[in-house]
Amino acid sequence: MNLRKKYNIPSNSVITIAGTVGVGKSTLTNALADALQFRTSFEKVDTNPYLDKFYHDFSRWSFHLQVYFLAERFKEQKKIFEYGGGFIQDRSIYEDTGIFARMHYEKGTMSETDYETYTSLFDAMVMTPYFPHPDLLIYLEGSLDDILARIDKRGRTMEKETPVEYWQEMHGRYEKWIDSFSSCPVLRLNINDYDATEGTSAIEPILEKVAVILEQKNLAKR
Ligand SMILES: Nc1ncnc2c1ncn2[C@@H]1O[C@H](COP(=O)(O)OP(=O)(O)O)[C@@H](O)[C@H]1O
Ligand SMILES: Nc1ncnc2c1ncn2[C@H]1C[C@H](O)[C@@H](COP(=O)(O)O)O1
Repeated sequence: MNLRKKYNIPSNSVITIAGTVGVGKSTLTNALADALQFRTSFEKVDTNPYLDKFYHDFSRWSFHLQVYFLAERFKEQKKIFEYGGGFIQDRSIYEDTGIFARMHYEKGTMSETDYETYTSLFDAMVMTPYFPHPDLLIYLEGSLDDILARIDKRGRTMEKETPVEYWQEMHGRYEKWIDSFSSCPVLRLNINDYDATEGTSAIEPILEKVAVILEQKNLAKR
């Protein structure tokens, strides 16, 4: 059974998955893409030349890393645009600026000049025709303890060695950020309410909710 057709989800939809590090974005990205026969757009972690250095010295590398992520996400965005949609995207570009760059600036690990340079670059890049907003942002939320357990389970040394206070700060910022996010429709999911590792049938309730929101969005366009 083609689940995309069953739930009448348009084949050109772009769904982005947001949430703090380790919450389960990549896992859900794969599960949804499988179920809908969509392409995926992932963050490249293993080949990122700055990430490991960044975790060892935020102040030295935060600007480099943000510019790198911005360039990578822009290339992905362009690819999605050129394919005409039909993508599940692991993490939104909005989190780079709304969570990460801002947090490092406000915590003093990115200078004001670097932050201004980064935000002006970000603003210039998102105001292009390559930058349609996604049709839906799925926001994953869970308790800090559950998320720390997942970071631990995944086992990236650089993340495991990062003080818990960093993840706690990020967790709090995400909660505030999503409450004021308005660039596209949002579906909030609690990670205790589904298990994306349990196969397609386990995520059908998510597809139903996705379908309702996309349908409402399309009706509003008419
Ligand atoms: N539903 C789930 N139940 C248990 N563990 C999960 C679930 N979803 C993801 N995980 C695990 O949590 C860790 C982080 O998940 P991942 O999808 O890589 O998060 P993110 O992409 O948000 O950083 C991984 O070890 C993954 O296997
Ligand atoms: N914009 C970013 N700034 C700093 N760090 C970032 C940014 N985007 C992603 N990251 C880090 C966080 C994680 O260590 C890896 C991958 O993120 P994940 O949430 O596990 O997909 O990159």
